[in-house]
Amino acid sequence: MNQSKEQRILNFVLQNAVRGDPCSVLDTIDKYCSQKEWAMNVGDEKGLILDKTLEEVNPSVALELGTYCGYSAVRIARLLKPGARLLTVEFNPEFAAIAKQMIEFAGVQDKVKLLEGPSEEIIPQLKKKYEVGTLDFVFLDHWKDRYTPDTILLQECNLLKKGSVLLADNIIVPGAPEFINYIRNNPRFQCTNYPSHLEYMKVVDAMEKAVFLG
Ligand SMILES: Cc1ncnc2c1ncn2[C@@H]1O[C@H](/C=C/CNC(=O)c2cc(-c3ccc(F)cc3)cc(O)c2O)C[C@H]1O
Ligand SMILES: [Mg+2]
Repeated sequence: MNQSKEQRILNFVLQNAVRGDPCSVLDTIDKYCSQKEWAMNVGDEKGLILDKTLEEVNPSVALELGTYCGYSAVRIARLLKPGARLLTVEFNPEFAAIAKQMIEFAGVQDKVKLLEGPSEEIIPQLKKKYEVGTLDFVFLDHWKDRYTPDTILLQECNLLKKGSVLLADNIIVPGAPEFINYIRNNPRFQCTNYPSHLEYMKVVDAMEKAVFLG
């Protein structure tokens, strides 16, 4: 059976990146996806916005919705302080298997817990099953129509505290208009827009940061 694009990306990393070196894994994925096959990783340009936000927040507990191949999980984990951890959620078993290998090759597996399943099922389990108190940082990069319901669910599950930071990818392309309408009109969030470009393309995109005010 012929390979999936995601399997080809992983194989290219296994053959060309340096084991245990997260930066080389990120550079190798970016090289493959800009030169050979486009893929929906946050990429190097928006990745810098993710990096800067992480350095500001310096989270102890981070959540990612939509692991895909693990590019942003590696990107986030490489910046976490000792003892800090990332929980990343992915419901496609093939993508989860790819991401698990990507995370292990990068050597960040001790900081990352990959939770297989739909976010609407996982989020209500975070406190009891995964011993989460509150979340310092949440990266939203899964199906765009899930950004709003999951942001509401995070609040209902008391997973956000004053100062918790949400960062959402793809505000322009594919777009998350319902989320933008929700979050910018919600007095409990302070929003900032970060113009950028779609990964590996000259197409305009943006990220949105939303700080929970408690
Ligand atoms: C609800 C839920 N729970 C757990 N995992 C979930 C989930 N919804 C999606 N996922 C998982 O996240 C991943 C999905 C991400 C969705 N991201 C996208 O659809 C996406 C699409 C584009 C894009 C832009 C221009 C184009 F022309 C074409 C595509 C760019 C991006 O950066 C994206 O994140 C994989 C999926 O299995
Ligand atoms: Mg994205």
